[in-house]
Amino acid sequence: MKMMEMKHVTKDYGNQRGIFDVSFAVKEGEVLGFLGPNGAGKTTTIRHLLGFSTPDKGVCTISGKDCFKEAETIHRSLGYLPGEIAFMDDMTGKQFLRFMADMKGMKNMGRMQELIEMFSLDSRGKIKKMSKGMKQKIGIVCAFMDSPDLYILDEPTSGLDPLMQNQFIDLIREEKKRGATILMSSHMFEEVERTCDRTAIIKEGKIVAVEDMKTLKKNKQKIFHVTLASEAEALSLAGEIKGVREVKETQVTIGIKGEMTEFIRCLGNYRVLSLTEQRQSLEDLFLHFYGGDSNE
Ligand SMILES: Nc1ncnc2c1ncn2[C@@H]1O[C@H](COP(=O)(O)OP(=O)(O)OP(=O)(O)O)[C@@H](O)[C@H]1O
Repeated sequence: MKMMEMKHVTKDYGNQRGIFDVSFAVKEGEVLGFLGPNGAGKTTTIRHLLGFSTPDKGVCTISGKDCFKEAETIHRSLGYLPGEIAFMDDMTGKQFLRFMADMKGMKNMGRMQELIEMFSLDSRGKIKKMSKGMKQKIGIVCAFMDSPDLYILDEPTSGLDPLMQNQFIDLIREEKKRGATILMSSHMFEEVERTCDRTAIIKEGKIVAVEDMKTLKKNKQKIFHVTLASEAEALSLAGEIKGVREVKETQVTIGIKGEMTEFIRCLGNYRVLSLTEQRQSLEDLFLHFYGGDSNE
């Protein structure tokens, strides 16, 4: 069953800004990653699903209800984490969470406490004195504390350090196991890769792909930098192996799609000083996915 759906949604802000003919759905129990570079239209899309904005054309529904007309009803059973969180700055974190719990009509604060511990959140201080990361943690606790079945999360890990990012990924996996349906925007492939079943990719306001995570992973090229003990060995390795992108002194850069067995076997014949994988930007992924090459 489709829990969230957008059909041919256009919101044109002029000058090619906005979203255009956007269609995708999130199925029940699915985690859908919504990937795109800055300014691609992720937040605009999410704002339409929340009914904060009406489309020029098209339809948005959540659980079969119109996102704009029935926004209030939808919001009651939705965990929402905004990209930029507006808090009541003068409250302490604790007061704010209490206030939100009251608004949600929550009786049991057990899960709130668990989440506070999970993210090592010190909620005693005033919100206006908190760092971006701390505010983000409050936003997370707030969105998850009443265990809704539906989540819309706009760049949930922005401002979190790597340890907390991992903690968040665990939380998403936990919620998925419980059967929750999640739409999560991101501009980092790695976090989507670790949590999502499918990914919708948005570029310049248009959906350019909706893919199974498995297909995306298969098409993703891994880029490695190998440093060898001598320039002669670097040249020799480069002559022997497929997918070489660059040889620079003792370092060889290689792009590999799929299995790495042959590459590893080949390395065994050389004196390898270091082997590092390059983190890929979303742009790299786009290019590989459509058969191009980011180095060209
Ligand atoms: N209310 C608005 N009026 C005019 N232009 C807007 C409005 N809201 C968004 N835009 C423009 O629409 C485009 C898409 O913005 P959006 O915030 O949806 O991108 P995003 O993918 O969420 O990016 P980011 O990762 O930076 O948050 C941008 O060019 C933005 O400037």
